Amino acid sequence: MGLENQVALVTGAASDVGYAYVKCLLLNKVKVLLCDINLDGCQAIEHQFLKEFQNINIFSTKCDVTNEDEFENAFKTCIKYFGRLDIVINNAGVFDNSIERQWSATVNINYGGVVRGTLLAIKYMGIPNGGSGGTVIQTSSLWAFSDSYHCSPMYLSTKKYLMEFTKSFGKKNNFSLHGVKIITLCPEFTAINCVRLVCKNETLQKNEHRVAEVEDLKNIQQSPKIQKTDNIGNALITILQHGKTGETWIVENNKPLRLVE
Ligand SMILES: NC(=O)C1=CN([C@@H]2O[C@H](COP(=O)(O)OP(=O)(O)OC[C@H]3O[C@@H](n4cnc5c(N)ncnc54)[C@H](O)[C@@H]3O)[C@@H](O)[C@H]2O)C=CC1
Ligand SMILES: CCCCC/C=C\C=C\C(=O)C/C=C\C/C=C\CCCC(=O)O
Repeated sequence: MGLENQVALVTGAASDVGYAYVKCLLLNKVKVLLCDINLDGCQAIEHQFLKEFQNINIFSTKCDVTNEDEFENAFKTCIKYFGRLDIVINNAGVFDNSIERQWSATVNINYGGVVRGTLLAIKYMGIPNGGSGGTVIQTSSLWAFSDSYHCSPMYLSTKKYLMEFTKSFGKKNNFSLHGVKIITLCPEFTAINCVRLVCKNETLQKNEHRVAEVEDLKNIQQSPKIQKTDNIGNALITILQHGKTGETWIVENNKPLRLVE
């Protein structure tokens, strides 16, 4: 299925994974609205891609996924600017540094942002509401399947919740009501600033016996075999073309993209 001339809204677009999503969407001739609390970051990406690629359609707006009005305004901006909306990528996320201080923010961004983005997608793309249907992709994590990393219980649990939300809310009977597919993508670790974030993790620092987890993560980060963000971007395109509502997909280094049965 071609994606040409479809329109996508990407949250957390100023991020490493967001950058790869935007790039792969543009290369497939999708028009893209970049949304992030970091508007400067989005605009820098926008300017870079406008120099790098010809005949692309790209625009940026500030959007905090915890702010209902701001998030809804991003949807309105998208439809006003591009005339339609077909794809919503819920990608904004945080890796909590301190459970005591940050747990509610982590839930509000990683899980709440996905729920808000999904409901808004149905409101603006749903067939009964005058839309043409569409697809929502949630970014979870391979960690959602793991019991072995405990350095960030909030990160892990929000990624699990959003996957369960999608499996349940994305069921075919719900899809038949509005025509919006909802699919989860679970990426393996990718080579970026993860280690910096993980090493600053206060929960880990207070637990000497968990230092091994940091060392383990440093080793993953330094491995030449680590997944490139483009791998995640290419997985996104395949899922948009072939994924079905309610599905969960895993993307790992050097392995074919796989559907969780
Ligand atoms: N980096 C990795 O290895 C993996 C990342 N992921 C997921 O991919 C997504 C993107 O991750 P990265 O690119 O690595 O992260 P990153 O830390 O580079 O970027 C996160 C982005 O989210 C934005 N953001 C934070 N709070 C926001 C809010 N309230 N509203 C809107 N935007 C907000 C930030 O400004 C930033 O641009 C996250 O959901 C993460 O959990 C999943 C698996 C592996
Ligand atoms: C918004 C936060 C950005 C970065 C957060 C930092 C790291 C995030 C990493 C992941 O989500 C990791 C994904 C997969 C981990 C790889 C393997 C897990 C399985 C191995 C095991 O069971 O131990």
